[in-house]
Amino acid sequence: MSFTPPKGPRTLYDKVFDHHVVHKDDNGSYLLYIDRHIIHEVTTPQAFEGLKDNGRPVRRSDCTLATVDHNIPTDSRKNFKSVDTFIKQADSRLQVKTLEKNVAEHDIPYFGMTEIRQGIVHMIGPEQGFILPGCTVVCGDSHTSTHGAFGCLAFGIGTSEVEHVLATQTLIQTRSKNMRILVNGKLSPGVTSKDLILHIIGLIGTAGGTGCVIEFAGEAIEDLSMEARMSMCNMSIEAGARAGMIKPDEKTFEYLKGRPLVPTGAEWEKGLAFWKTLHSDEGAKFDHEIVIKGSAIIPTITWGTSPQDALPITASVPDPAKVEDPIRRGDMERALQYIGLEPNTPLQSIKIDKVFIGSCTNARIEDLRAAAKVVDGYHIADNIMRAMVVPGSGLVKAQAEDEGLDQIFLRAGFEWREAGCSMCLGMNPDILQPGERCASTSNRNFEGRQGPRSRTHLMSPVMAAAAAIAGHFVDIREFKYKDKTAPKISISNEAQDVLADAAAKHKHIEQPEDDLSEEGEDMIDDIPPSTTTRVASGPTGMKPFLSLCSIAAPLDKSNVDTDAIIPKQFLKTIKRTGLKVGLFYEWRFKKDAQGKDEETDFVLNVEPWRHAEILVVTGNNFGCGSSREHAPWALKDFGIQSIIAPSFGDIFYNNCFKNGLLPIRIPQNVILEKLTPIAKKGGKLTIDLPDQTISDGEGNVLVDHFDIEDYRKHCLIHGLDDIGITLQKESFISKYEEVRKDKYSFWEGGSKLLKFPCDLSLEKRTPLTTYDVVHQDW
Ligand SMILES: CC(C)[C@H](C(=O)O)[C@@H](O)C(=O)O
Ligand code: SF4
Repeated sequence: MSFTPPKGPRTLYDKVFDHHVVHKDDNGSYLLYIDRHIIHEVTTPQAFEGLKDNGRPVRRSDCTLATVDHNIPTDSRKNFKSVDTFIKQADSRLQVKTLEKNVAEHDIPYFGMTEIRQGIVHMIGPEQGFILPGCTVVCGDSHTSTHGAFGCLAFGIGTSEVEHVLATQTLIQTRSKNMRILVNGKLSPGVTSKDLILHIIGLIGTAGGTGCVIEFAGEAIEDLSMEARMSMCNMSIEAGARAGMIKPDEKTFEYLKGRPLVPTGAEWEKGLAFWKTLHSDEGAKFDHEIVIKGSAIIPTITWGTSPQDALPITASVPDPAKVEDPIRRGDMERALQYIGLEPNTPLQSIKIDKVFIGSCTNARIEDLRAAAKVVDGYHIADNIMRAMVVPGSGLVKAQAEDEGLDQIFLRAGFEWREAGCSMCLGMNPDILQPGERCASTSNRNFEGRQGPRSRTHLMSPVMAAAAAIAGHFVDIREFKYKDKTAPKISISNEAQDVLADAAAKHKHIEQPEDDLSEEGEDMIDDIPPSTTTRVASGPTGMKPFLSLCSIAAPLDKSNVDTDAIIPKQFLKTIKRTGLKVGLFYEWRFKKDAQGKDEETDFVLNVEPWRHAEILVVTGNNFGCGSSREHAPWALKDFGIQSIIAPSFGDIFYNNCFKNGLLPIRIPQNVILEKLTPIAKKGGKLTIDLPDQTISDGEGNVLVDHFDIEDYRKHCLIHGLDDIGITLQKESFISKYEEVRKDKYSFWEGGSKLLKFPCDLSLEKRTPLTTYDVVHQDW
């Protein structure tokens, strides 16, 4: 291996990263080995198609584990006969069947709909012990960050990268920055990991962790159970981070012991000795550090359409009129209009229509136990039209049923459903009706997330359960439990201003700079001279990108999430094309009297911008949220070739390059002063990639340098395919695999050790026994 880890104190992230370096390129990019790849039906069809088209096999099906979760109905499976008859929506059915065909063809272990082990993709790995400390874990899904709870480097990838991992078991990566969030002291009773993570996101903003891997540390984090740690790391993606991590400790090891895929005997001992080295060293350097007092946190919920719109339950809906920053004020006004709330309304007075307890954030056994304690002995309020509990996996469901939790929920008027993603994003029939307001334990409250014009408020399972009983949001600390074993809580702290303050100022951590250019030499010695003519086609069919002169469409929004770029209903395709119609669907179309789509006056519907190939976005964090590569596919299908914005969601940024799209980061003031005025007038901009400049239509330079990593520039200019490049490094990959067999032998036993069919009575119980509290004091 051509890589020696740097000397001196290192962070947890640095250590895990360094253990996986297969090769370091002179341009500063790394080839990382991937230990665990979990896959689902939505983001894989195009990846398998790519493998087939190029005649490439799956390199390590033993490092891969598949499940179905997003599309499947959550109706009872008692009468399940086949996917054909059970899944009524044709496009959902096709995606599931395509996955089934692909896993069979490539011999990948798969938890299908008849399996008790089936569940949300981020539930099944930990349950089986597939996720081991220090592993690299990827999935075509943004909440892969969940697995950072085990001290793993775990992150979401796009479909092109899924294909890359299937073919090579590696990924090309650049180093992220290190951020530490220290939560000192204890959390107060009634405050859960969900409140903590919402609080953090409210504080640093959804772009706060951009370019960083966040390590959560401190007493309050150490006190959390493994399940609560998973909820924290799960939502580090909502804080904009590449990944979240927590150092493995005794709780981690306890949780792992005895799970089906966890090594035993000498391998366990060897693994344990190694896992104990996985922590940030004394003196390790963090690029950003945030310190939070655990006891100051109050149960927290969201009021708006971004996870950063979080406030203590004791607060009122914020008033945009009191906000100085005009961009932030505009965002807040839009959010309030969408969510249908008046400024200054006390959060606890807001009535709701529906309740959803589920998702990869909060549908584990502890979540269900805590929520069941709340509803035990009560019935949902009269104004609640529907309350559902959707366990995260078949095993959680079985465990809950063994404990009688299903009966408690059913008596209280909840529906008890089968495992899946369900109303978290509503790719299956579980959606809200337009205008309905939902208390949800999920992770995203974006516009249209739970159905067109749906209104989502994020909160902990106990808060959602209490809201179901009261019919409006309540402070769980004041809730009168009927269950005798329920926690006794007194309100020990008063509402704090800190979140309200952050919400108004839209604080976030300054954008980390790209550090690639500082490292190593520039590998690019053969860049063709600047030209305004684009070459027809590159070696792999991806168009080389040299320069682009086009009308630029202005978009005056921040935190444009990938759900807004392409809503869920368009994710059911198994192709990369045909997505133009779905681009910004909720903004570009409204229904006419006959229920047909009618164009709105959204900028891309208006002349001359409907021909724009450049998008100029004034707000931060474009493309945040889900990892769906359908977002760049849809932009490309529409004709957009480049997006200029102050900052981007990490996964989206990455996905653009895989599709020949050029995302350019430019400081907000430059965009506002130099680019937007031209875009608004319908003028043209010229982007010159080799020179890294932007000019106006007359050739006057407006931006004399924009940053882009050398490697990415090289690939774009030459239209190069990453997989082809990586496969040329085959000898490095095989060499790493040889070393891995010995040095990291405890990671070797992968998904192929699973028993099929599973022994229900055994499997049903092993994984779910350890912790039964949300956090220690609860
Ligand atoms: C479908 C998938 C790409 C997506 C994600 O990446 O997060 C989904 O899980 C979501 O929550 O929006
Ligand atoms: S965030 Fe929701 S849709 Fe995405 S994986 Fe988790 S449960 Fe499924």
